[in-house]
Amino acid sequence: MFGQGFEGVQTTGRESRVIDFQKVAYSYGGGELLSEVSLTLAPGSFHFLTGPSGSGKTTLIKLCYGELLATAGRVNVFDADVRSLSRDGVAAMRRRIGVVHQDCQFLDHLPLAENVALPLTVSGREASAADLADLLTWVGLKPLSAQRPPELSGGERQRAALARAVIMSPDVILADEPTGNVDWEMSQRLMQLLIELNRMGKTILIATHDLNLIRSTKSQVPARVLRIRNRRLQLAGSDL
Ligand SMILES: Nc1ncnc2c1ncn2[C@@H]1O[C@H](COP(=O)(O)OP(=O)(O)OP(=O)(O)O)[C@@H](O)[C@H]1O
Repeated sequence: MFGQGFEGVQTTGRESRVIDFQKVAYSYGGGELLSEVSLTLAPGSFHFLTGPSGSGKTTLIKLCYGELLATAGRVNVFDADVRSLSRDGVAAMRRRIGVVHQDCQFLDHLPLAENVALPLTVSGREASAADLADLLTWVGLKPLSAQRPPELSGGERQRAALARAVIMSPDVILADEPTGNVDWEMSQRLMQLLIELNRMGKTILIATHDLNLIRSTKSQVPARVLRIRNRRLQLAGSDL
């Protein structure tokens, strides 16, 4: 599937923890938004992140790939302290992490296929036409390869964002509300793609408000549910 370039999962085995937070705090300048957050994502694990709107889910995801730096505590990614990484080190770390952003932004003047290939293009590599075609087929967007992003539906944009996040064959996928603004059927379809990626060995963290989606996914994959409540991160129990 996806040819050599995409299938070459380089994960698991090298590190025992792909992301590790130790007593992490974050503040945007006012009071602390996140406090004493400890979190370990083992290779190949599947986690949901939930919590009320404004509780800090996006913020926590940004801390996972060094977009934000903890104001206290330590964030290790692939066994390296994010704070100690050089610029090249940060770039290398980010190549191993695919992010599906909440707002799914694209370059509207470029066709869908070029948008999906963009992470490769900006890193000076060229997408193999066969790999790109396989990836677009996998997300069900091959017939729309030449469309511009404004011509796509919400669900198509979400799937394109997922394809773009995985084109570098990352070890970890961080998805921030990847099923926001799509109906139940499309949410299920997107979730199947994420489950498939997890079965290929990828580590998955998904921020979502959708408890029904969490329940239906947990029946298919051993997912753990983390919840932000009162600035702290907890493991959610059977109360979901
Ligand atoms: N750059 C910023 N500067 C200052 N405050 C910010 C910034 N980004 C986010 N915030 C604030 O931090 C809080 C947490 O935001 P965040 O986006 O992490 O929450 P969330 O749980 O992802 O919310 P939602 O579920 O609504 O997407 C919010 O009150 C938000 O307004």
